[in-house]
Amino acid sequence: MIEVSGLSKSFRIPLVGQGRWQRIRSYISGAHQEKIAVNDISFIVERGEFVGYIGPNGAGKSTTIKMLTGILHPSSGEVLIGGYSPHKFRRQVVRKLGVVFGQRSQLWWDLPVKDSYDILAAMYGIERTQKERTLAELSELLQLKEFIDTPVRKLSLGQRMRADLAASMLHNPDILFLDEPTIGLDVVAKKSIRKLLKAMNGDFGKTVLLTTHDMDDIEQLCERVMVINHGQLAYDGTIDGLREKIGLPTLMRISFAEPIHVPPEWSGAFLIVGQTDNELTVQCNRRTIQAMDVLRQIEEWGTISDVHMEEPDFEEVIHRIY
Ligand SMILES: Nc1ncnc2c1ncn2[C@@H]1O[C@H](COP(=O)(O)OP(=O)(O)OP(=O)(O)O)[C@@H](O)[C@H]1O
Repeated sequence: MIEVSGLSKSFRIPLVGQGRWQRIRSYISGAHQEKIAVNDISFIVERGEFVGYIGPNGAGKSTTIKMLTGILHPSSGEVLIGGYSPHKFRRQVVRKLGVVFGQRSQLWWDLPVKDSYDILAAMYGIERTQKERTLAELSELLQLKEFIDTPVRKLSLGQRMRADLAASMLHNPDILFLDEPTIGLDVVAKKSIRKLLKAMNGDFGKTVLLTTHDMDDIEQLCERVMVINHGQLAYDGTIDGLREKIGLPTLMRISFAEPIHVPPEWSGAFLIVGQTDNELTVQCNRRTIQAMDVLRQIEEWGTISDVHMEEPDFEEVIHRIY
């Protein structure tokens, strides 16, 4: 569905000197430096996947997305969307793509929402009956009715995001590129948008590539995460795999039915970080020992009545990989 091989992009940035004469001299000499924004990235996203594409500011996310959508031409490497190069077959590729930028609306600010849909439908050459049918479906999913006649500038941020999601789906694309779709939303609106995104992927079968700085978005939505840093792919795999790779400890709080007896000299593949008569708190690294093996050992010290596990905070995991 999305195939990226050896993708790179560098920008030529003019070297501008200090002071008026230096600036004029730089301008005349045409001195440049090269900025490598994306450096030899390869990945494949299969149909129906929900993939997070994350990285710190300036890592190269937007530059990648711009190459995937055909806005930017790669310096080297290749992109294929459903078998087509977005640069050479822009028209065919645009039909397969829906794009949402959380920071920027694709709707017309002063027009009622439905007028924006009319314009977009005309731009995509969608027939009236088809448009009405799709809008009815989207209206139900995204609860558009309450604001469809309202000018976009009067919508709340959550409503605007729902309106933008509908706009990106109007031409029934196979793939959605979502750039910060929950930015600035309150917890309730975030929850609702995440639910909608899940439905778009799960019920409507859309392949989703999500760029976000919100790690809860990633944890709650993505089976797979790709991490880009300094233009290079630093990780591509599951969230659990990423946790394991970084190797932060898991905390296990174990309660016992009666007072426990821990051998005083005990040392092993996990660390005891807290102990009361009926409770033990241990820290283990899932790279070196499985939770079941920890429990098997602890069972010898008393009858376990409850176990509470705390995985390492995902924000912290990401912080480490950045
Ligand atoms: N048109 C351009 N000309 C010169 N440099 C650019 C251009 N676009 C991006 N860059 C540089 O390329 C690098 C990657 O930028 P990009 O916008 O892709 O990062 P990003 O991961 O999307 O960051 P953010 O999370 O802040 O949006 C940055 O150093 C940026 O300054």
